[in-house]
Amino acid sequence: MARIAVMGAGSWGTAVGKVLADAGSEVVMWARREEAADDINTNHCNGKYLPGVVLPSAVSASTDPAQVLDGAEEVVLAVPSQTLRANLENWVDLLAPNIGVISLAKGIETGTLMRISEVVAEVAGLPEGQIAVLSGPNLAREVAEGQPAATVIACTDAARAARLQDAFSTRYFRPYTNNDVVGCEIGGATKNVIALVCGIASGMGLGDNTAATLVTRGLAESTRLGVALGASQTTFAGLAGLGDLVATCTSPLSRNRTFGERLGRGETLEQAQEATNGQVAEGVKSCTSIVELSHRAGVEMPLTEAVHEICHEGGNAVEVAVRLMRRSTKPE
Ligand SMILES: NC(=O)c1ccc[n+]([C@@H]2O[C@H](COP(=O)([O-])OP(=O)(O)OC[C@H]3O[C@@H](n4cnc5c(N)ncnc54)[C@H](O)[C@@H]3O)[C@@H](O)[C@H]2O)c1
Ligand SMILES: O=P(O)(O)OC[C@H](O)CO
Repeated sequence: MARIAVMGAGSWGTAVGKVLADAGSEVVMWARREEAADDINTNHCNGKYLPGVVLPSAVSASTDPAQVLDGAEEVVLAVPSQTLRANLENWVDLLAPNIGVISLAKGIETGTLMRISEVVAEVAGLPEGQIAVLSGPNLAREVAEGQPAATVIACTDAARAARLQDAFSTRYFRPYTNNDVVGCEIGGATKNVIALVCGIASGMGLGDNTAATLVTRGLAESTRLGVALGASQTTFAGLAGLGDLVATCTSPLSRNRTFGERLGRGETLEQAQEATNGQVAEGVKSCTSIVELSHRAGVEMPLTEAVHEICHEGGNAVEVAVRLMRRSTKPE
């Protein structure tokens, strides 16, 4: 039985811990709070993030990263994108030199504009073949309940991607492999921003034509950015692109969509933040880095610019929507 460390016991880290244990691994989770570790060890659940979900007995937890990483063959990084660098800096001396890393994060680091696998490579000094990313339409609650879902495991080392595919395969969780790490990470980060704009539109009372327009044009601008950064266009038609976009833009379980809805109903950023139960809506910060990345790549991303304006420049959603509709006409 392989021993896998999951660093982060939030909603997705916990759901992924359950998947890995159901697939046959021994899973040790790092939790920030003692109560979370106790809850997992004593009650086999994580009541704050996934109430009612029973975790397999092969899942345990600790707040001590040394204990969690001791003997681990793989380490899953399940902390928010903007805190990952600081967390990993604390853990880097505890990583075995040949350890494999799997990033679950869906964001772009602010300031550096790095994808999260690039942050991992820089901080841990690992070659890119040792770093994989997992991304797809995977709302944590549904996966934790055992509802059927698929995902993508991307790694430039195809043999490693195939090994991880086995490690993550269960009767309810079906991973596909891909070698397009850039496309999977860009798709995962941009869909959160498009989910915010879909939520804003819904909060403003707009209907399904608007939602479908935002999803489709959101996919177009995400693909433009990804391709400019070296990604394959086909990745954006797959699970880590369109698949995740649809799940996040339409589900009431999405933190990003829900956050946007509250903004669209007229709440402030602070009010919307308060309602997240301490969970991360990655698009709120990543929209800034994605806008900067798009400028650097010379790519237009009007919807992402709109979200940035509403979230961080005091933009009024109605005025921003009117301006978007008045953009010059163009071929599809
Ligand atoms: N929840 C989902 O459905 C889902 C699905 C796929 C991918 N993701 C991605 O996985 C990543 C982790 O998401 P999550 O849903 O588990 O987030 P979460 O907010 O539910 O949990 C984050 C975890 O990171 C820990 N953490 C460590 N350092 C932290 C810090 N400085 N600030 C805040 N939290 C800190 C928290 O204690 C918590 O255990 C995100 O990039 C997210 O986009 C989430
Ligand atoms: O809850 P969100 O908005 O962070 O989205 C969760 C997942 O990324 C969906 O795949």
